[in-house]
Amino acid sequence: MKKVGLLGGTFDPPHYGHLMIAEEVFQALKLDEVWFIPSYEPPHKEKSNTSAEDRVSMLSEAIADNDHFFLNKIEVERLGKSYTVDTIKILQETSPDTIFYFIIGADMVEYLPNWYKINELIEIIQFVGVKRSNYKLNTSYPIIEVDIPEFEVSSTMIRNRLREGKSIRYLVPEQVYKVIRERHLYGSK
Ligand SMILES: Nc1ncnc2c1ncn2[C@@H]1O[C@H](COP(=O)(O)OP(=O)(O)OP(=O)(O)O)[C@@H](O)[C@H]1O
Ligand SMILES: O=C(O)c1ccc[n+]([C@@H]2O[C@H](COP(=O)([O-])O)[C@@H](O)[C@H]2O)c1
Repeated sequence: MKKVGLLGGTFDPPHYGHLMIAEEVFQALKLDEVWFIPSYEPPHKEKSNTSAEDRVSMLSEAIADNDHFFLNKIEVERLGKSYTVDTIKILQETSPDTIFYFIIGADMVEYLPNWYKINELIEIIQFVGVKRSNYKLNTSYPIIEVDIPEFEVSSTMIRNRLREGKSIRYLVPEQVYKVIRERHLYGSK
């Protein structure tokens, strides 16, 4: 069986926190690949102001230099709210020879009780939780915990820094910053 980690997210924009947790879980669980799944519309927050097309372009640049990272566009092609339970069912149907692991940060671990059809979801997918500043990994759900170096970066922080004219160098890959500049995203000049 092939072992594949899934990192779902809004990626608005993608940053080194995303890449680092994917690589750490890849190594710790001896995965074959990690698939990055940008959501079309996040289930639990306001729809992003950044188009799915722009988020996909940034993500594709972010993972380009890693031969075991792949982009999966299942959610942006499905449109509507991107519920994980729907995504997992389709992936399992289309890749029956693969075991999936869904990677989430501690903020999403805390939020798990509120996920759509969580009782069904928890039966069909193995969650992998990683720590994140200000959130707890404690949960009664059966998650695998992977220890990572804590890195306090978020897409919100990147958007705020750009708005304030602060540098985001070393927080996002240079290629992601290039797309941000070229497309004037987040108010960048
Ligand atoms: N620095 C980080 N450390 C650990 N997990 C992270 C980190 N950044 C993101 N994640 C996890 O990656 C997944 C996708 O995150 P997402 O694309 O929403 O980024 P975000 O930085 O949390 O965005 P925002 O600030 O807009 O909410 C989530 O499971 C989230 O918990
Ligand atoms: O299915 C749900 O109800 C659900 C609720 C919260 C988060 N998720 C998924 O968890 C991933 C991280 O979410 P986010 O919004 O932090 O980018 C992303 O793939 C979301 O679709 C899914």
